[in-house]
Amino acid sequence: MSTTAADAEEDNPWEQVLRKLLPAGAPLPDEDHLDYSIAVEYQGPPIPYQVPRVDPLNLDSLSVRTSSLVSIADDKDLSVPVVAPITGAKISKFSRLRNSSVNVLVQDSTSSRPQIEKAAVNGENEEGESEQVGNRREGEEDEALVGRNEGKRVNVVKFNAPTPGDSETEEDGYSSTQSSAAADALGPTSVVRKESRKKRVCSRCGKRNRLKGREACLVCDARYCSNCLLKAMGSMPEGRKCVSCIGHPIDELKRSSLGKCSRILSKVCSPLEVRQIMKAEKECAANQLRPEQLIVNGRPLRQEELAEVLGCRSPPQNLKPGKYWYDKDSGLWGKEGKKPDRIISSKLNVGGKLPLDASNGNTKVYINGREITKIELRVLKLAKVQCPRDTHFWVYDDGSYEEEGQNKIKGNIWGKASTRFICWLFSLPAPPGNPFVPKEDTTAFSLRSVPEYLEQGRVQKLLLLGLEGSGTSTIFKQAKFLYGNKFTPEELQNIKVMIQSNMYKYLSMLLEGRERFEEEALLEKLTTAVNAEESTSEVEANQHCIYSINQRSKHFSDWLLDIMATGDLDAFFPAATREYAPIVDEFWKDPAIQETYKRREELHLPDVAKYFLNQAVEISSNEYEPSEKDILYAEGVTKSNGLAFMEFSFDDRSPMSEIYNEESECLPPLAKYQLIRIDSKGLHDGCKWLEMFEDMRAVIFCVALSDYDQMWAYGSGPCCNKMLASRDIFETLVRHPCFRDAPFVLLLNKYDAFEDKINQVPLSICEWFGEFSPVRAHNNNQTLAHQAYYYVAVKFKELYYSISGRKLFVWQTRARERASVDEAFKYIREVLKWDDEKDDNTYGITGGDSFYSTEISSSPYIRTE
Ligand SMILES: Nc1nc2c(ncn2[C@@H]2O[C@H](COP(=O)(O)OP(=O)(O)OP(=O)(O)O)[C@@H](O)[C@H]2O)c(=O)[nH]1
Ligand SMILES: [Ca+2]
Repeated sequence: MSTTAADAEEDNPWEQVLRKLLPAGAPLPDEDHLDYSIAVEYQGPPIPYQVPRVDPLNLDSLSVRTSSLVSIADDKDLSVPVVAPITGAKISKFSRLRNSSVNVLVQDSTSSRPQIEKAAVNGENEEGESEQVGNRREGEEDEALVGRNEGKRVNVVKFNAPTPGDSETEEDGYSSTQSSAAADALGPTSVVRKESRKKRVCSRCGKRNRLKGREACLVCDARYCSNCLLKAMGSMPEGRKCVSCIGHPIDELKRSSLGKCSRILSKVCSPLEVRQIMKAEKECAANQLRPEQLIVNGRPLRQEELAEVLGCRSPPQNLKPGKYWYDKDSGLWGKEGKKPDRIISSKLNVGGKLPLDASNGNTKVYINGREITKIELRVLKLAKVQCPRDTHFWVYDDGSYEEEGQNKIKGNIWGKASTRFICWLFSLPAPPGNPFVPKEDTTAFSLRSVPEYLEQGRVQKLLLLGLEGSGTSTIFKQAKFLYGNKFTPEELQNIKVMIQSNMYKYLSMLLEGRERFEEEALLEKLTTAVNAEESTSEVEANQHCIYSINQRSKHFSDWLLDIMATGDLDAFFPAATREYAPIVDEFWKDPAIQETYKRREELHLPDVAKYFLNQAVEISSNEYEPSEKDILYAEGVTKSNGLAFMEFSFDDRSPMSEIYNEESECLPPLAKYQLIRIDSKGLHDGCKWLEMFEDMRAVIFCVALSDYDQMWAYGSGPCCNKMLASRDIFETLVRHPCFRDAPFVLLLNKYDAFEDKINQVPLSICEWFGEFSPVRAHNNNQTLAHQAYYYVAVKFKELYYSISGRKLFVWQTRARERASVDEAFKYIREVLKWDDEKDDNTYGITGGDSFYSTEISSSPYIRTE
């Protein structure tokens, strides 16, 4: 494996990914047909990739109700029970819109009106609570609030655009370390608190207590304080419902909260009761999906069809009310008008006939009668399926396919790992056997008495990126040690070879540097000698300097440098490593080399070189097994392919988990994550291909704090301050439409190096931090580093806020320390929880009280430290 080759590669990441997946030396799938390779498509502007979007609507000219329609059209949540008595004028306005889902909605509000109306009336709030406030960005019509049209609830669309002087703005302004810290301690909850103030009023006793939580009724959203909760809800045979709401269907927006205990409930009930209530809440008949809430291929399901869907071997998980399409031959399943979303059991007799335009494709290529989407076509092409226009394929559930009418299986689209991988990248479903999506853990499954479809969370993808040297590799590796699978023997073997060849690379860099330094030093000596008019013999005696080595070493040096120059290192190493180990060791200890090492920055030699060269003999041995520290420090482990990913889950030990521990059947399923690290090289060139990371749950951006005085250049580009380079990439990401909805977490890494540096080099050396003026109360590094850290964090927060109007989450790390990375991921998980809740809150469902918010506010993680 050649790290140097990998380093030199400026390939499109696609090719790198494919290269990894294909056998060594195999041609890339599209090498001959680059015209349809994704690599090519992403290189030149304009981007042919269609980003799903809703046509812009003019909010001013449309009524509030229109906004709620738009949010449904945007596919945020099809479960929202909305009836919109739309005027003729508005219908024509809508039907003129290109977006088919909008048209669908118009049908919605006319054809299936009675049923939806029912849902809305059922969801009516007895208490007449009408306050629903969103905290969304101004002008983001697709994020507008959805409220109720019928009943006493009023549709309120309100944008909480922070105004100058708003506490949010103050919080983020840098005044002093303390106030920033305090502001950050409030964290996202401060927003939640503002919104839910009204909801702090107990629906029963009418008392208001800002500090105490409220539990909400799943049906009518009435909120009760801990004193009134049991009186209002009784024994909760169907979970958290007012006594008068028992038997009524739940508010669909709360479906994801079913069975998730809140802190207030666990306070007023014993663990055993809580368990029973949560079980009832999830399993009782009244809270289940009703068949007519699911429309499959244009037809509402019947009771027995729903049972078939939910009871099959691989049911669609986390099913919400809405319109879906289902291809019973291949098992593909998706939301109406969208690309396939998952593969479920095939051959289920549910819903109507699969319509040609089920997924709104426009490719003139058909699978089982459905015109496929652009993205599917791309995957087919990558899988080398010939698909000219007007091809009709017949695809079976095992992935084998044939052309319609030809009666001959042509191949299997899932046959290649690369296809499955590409599907995974594109968020297209791939069948089981996908190496990247772990199979259902059957033991965990059998423990659960809860219907699986209510429980299963989908994998949440976390994108980790940062400029070269910021530490993303280190963080990734730490995460793997902490939560991931062990390295396989093959992986370890590769890492071993990599470490060995890295060692030779470091050595050759030193040798090359030595030569240069020696020449320079001798030339200088010579110049001085000539100027001083010394005799020739004296000059000759001066043919030696601190960088000089003996003749034998010189031979080896020349030989090694020759090999490196031909780029043929892999041909010699590691086969030769053992043989040369003593020489490497001897070299490394040579004073000339040590002198050279002192000037390593000039040579761009990483400081880990020392760590590995110190162990030259051990590393060169056949028996060498890289330690975890070696792996952590090794360059290139997650690098050579441009993209690395791993899957993991956290054991969630939040405060409420105590009650779950009593009985394993109530254990909530572990949240599954995929951590995806992209090589920072992919971040240049305008980040065009980032579009393939469309559905990231969060973006984790990593910046090395200690970069503030470093210079940096990309390729042959101009040199600039490395912190500024990081900032620019960060900005590009924040502006990227793909990540518009993803929360950002900034990891300020290398805090240790930062602490060391901050007293030697002022932060203001970086022009962006020019106004940093530390309060010099105590003249020690720690406080200074602390203040500087907050200053940097606030600079990023301000930048982020100015672009997105949102709050940036910041955490500091010392990635070389495992515990620090563990803390960072705990923080990230809290941010995700908060983000989940925030969405709920925006739609006016759970408010700030139930479902986690209390934990968040007392969480040690939601702050900037
Ligand atoms: N002192 C210190 N060094 C760190 C820290 N995190 C990473 N490093 C080192 O910084 C160097 C660069 O880190 P990498 O993990 O390779 O970061 P990266 O450049 O983003 O990742 P690649 O692009 O794969 O190289 C490595 O030598 C790390 O060991 C940290 O918190 N403190
Ligand atoms: Ca690196």
